[in-house]
Amino acid sequence: MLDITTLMVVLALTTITSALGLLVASFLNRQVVAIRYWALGIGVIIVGVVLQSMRHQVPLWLSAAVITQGYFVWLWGTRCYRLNGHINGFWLTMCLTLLVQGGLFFVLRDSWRYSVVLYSLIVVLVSLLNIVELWRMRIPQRALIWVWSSLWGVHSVIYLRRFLLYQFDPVYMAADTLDAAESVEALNYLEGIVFVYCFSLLCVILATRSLQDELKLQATRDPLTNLLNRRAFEESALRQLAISQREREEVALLLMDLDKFKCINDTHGHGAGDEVLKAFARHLSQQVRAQDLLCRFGGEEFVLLIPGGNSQSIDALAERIRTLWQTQTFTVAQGELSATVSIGYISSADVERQGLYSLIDRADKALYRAKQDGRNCVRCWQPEPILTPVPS
Ligand SMILES: Nc1nc2c(ncn2[C@@H]2O[C@H](COP(=O)(O)OP(=O)(O)OP(=O)(O)O)[C@@H](O)[C@H]2O)c(=O)[nH]1
Repeated sequence: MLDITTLMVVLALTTITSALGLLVASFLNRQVVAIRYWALGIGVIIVGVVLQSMRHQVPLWLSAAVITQGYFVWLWGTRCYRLNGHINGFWLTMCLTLLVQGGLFFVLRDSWRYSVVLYSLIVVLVSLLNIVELWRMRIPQRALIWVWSSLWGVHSVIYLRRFLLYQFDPVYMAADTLDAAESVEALNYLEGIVFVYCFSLLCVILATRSLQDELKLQATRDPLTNLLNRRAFEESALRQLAISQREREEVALLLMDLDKFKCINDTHGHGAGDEVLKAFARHLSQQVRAQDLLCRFGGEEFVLLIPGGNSQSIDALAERIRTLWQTQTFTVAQGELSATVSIGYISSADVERQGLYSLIDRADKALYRAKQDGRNCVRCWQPEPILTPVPS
């Protein structure tokens, strides 16, 4: 078996290489906050391992506190990953955990056995919490969660074994230095080397996955309102129309346009206009069901595709959207502001002959009529009357 000092050096080199890899990855993937904490965690652990390799000069309780602190930084990174961004209170939480666990290591500094027991317990606990965090995320790539769980699971089992040996095995209970318990410690270091490599690889994979999600979101969502953008809407709507056609169900399409929006922009500023657009998107989201397709069609125009339903229920929905919207008020610099919406819709059982663009076109005609009729009203598309020539 390799001696402890050699394994420590290999672990330190592995950790430094992984830290450099993670640093580059965090630089390239700035949107993924978690990877910064994972890289920082590795950095903290490097400091701890270096301190541990200087164990004849530096007290072991200090290096133990630093290494376990690295685990807490990793856990913070995993939480950020689950919550998809920054979480407040990082430095405060880190100071508190360092104070508590560093204090405990200091109190136990004369007992090698109980220091190891505490250290192992912390690693087992943080490993399990890291697993829980990713499972709470419910990401679609289950294989990634399983690999992550297996990695942390093996890590926690190794440290659970260490905890049990120091707790119950007389040989380890009697050990009073790292070198005296070489066999169990060597296994820990060997596993630590593999763990750090796999962990940093997984961090990069998770960051890439997160970035892919972000790109997908950017490609399909309107950044201001977070509703579907026009391209994504058209793709989903064509799919939905094909399903509705097969199931022979009615489909309705509503086109909504905020009234005199230019006036809102001109009077209260573009920022206030943006707030109104966001509020209208929220208002619409509260009125629709999960299967309905809601999109910001452009500027101050929104479209809603509703599979199922009949003309009466669609008319009631459109009226509800209109009347509830006009009661909403916004506080802007110049005082209170409210807005109204005009809605044109078409409800059709004959989806086969009416493709998406024909539905949009007809809803647009109905919307035009709503605007002509004085705005803030709902109009349903009606076929043009067939004009018969007057006999001469
Ligand atoms: N604040 C803001 N304004 C936008 C955005 N997109 C388009 N607009 C503005 O929306 C306004 C639309 O004006 P018009 O097409 O004249 O329509 P309107 O003033 O709502 O009049 P009607 O539709 O006839 O009631 C224009 O001034 C655009 O600059 C946006 O993302 N944010």
